[in-house]
Amino acid sequence: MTERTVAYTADAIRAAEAPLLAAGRPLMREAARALAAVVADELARTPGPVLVLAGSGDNGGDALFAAADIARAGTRVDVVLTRDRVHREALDTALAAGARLRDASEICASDPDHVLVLDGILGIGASADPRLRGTARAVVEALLPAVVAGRVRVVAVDVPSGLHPDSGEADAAVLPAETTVTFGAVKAGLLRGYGPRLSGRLVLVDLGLEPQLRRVHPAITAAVPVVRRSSPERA
Ligand SMILES: NC(=O)C1=CN([C@@H]2O[C@H](COP(=O)(O)OP(=O)(O)OC[C@H]3O[C@@H](n4cnc5c(N)ncnc54)[C@H](O)[C@@H]3O)[C@@H](O)[C@H]2O)[C@@H](O)CC1
Ligand SMILES: [K+]
Repeated sequence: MTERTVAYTADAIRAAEAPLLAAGRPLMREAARALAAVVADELARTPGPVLVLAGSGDNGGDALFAAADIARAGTRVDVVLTRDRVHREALDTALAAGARLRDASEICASDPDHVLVLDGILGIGASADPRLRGTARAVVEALLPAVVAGRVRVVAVDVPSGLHPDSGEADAAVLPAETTVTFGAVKAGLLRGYGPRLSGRLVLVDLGLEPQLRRVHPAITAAVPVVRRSSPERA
């Protein structure tokens, strides 16, 4: 009998994160460390270069801090920024660790030689309309055939980019993930609408948020399995 997975809305999770952040918990570093460990497990099975898609917010920040760990482990890591803004410290950390900045137009022009894409374009900060636009959309549409053909696997950071974190609504420009590494609590959108189809295996990084969430926020549940990992920093 599959354990029922409990999920919450993005706002509830953000509210639960706030006091931890205010207390100075390095949540992003903890999230990124756990994310890099999941990617390392995936690469152990099929080694090869990793393509990191980074958006302009903290979702991109998670992906870029994880990219630094992945590059340090000796994997070739290419980074594509999908917006002109980016989490500066995370990008600098990734580049200092040996990750290489590539132009989105290069990725759109040729078939990727990567084995894995880390999708850090958009997470729970998606505006009301999470549909991807501009460069983010162009890069996702360029990668879709290789992903759908199974030549490239996707690890989604927190939620697949373009999927609504609460409702699970999505349009065609979303990279179906083999694994979604979600932080603090499962987002409702991973269990609703297109969520189950686009998110793949769910890995929940336990940041110690759930007791607080359970006390104050209504939850949704579904019989979708989830793998729980505590973040290495807290282990
Ligand atoms: N709050 C925290 O400290 C933590 C947050 N974490 C990460 O932070 C993420 C949330 O970060 P943010 O609040 O910065 O938001 P996001 O990084 O999810 O996205 C916000 C950025 O995306 C842009 N954007 C909005 N709608 C878009 C669209 N439709 N297409 C393309 N770009 C769009 C916005 O301009 C904004 O710059 C989470 O998903 C998670 O990955 C985790 O590290 C856990 C801890
Ligand atoms: K994402």
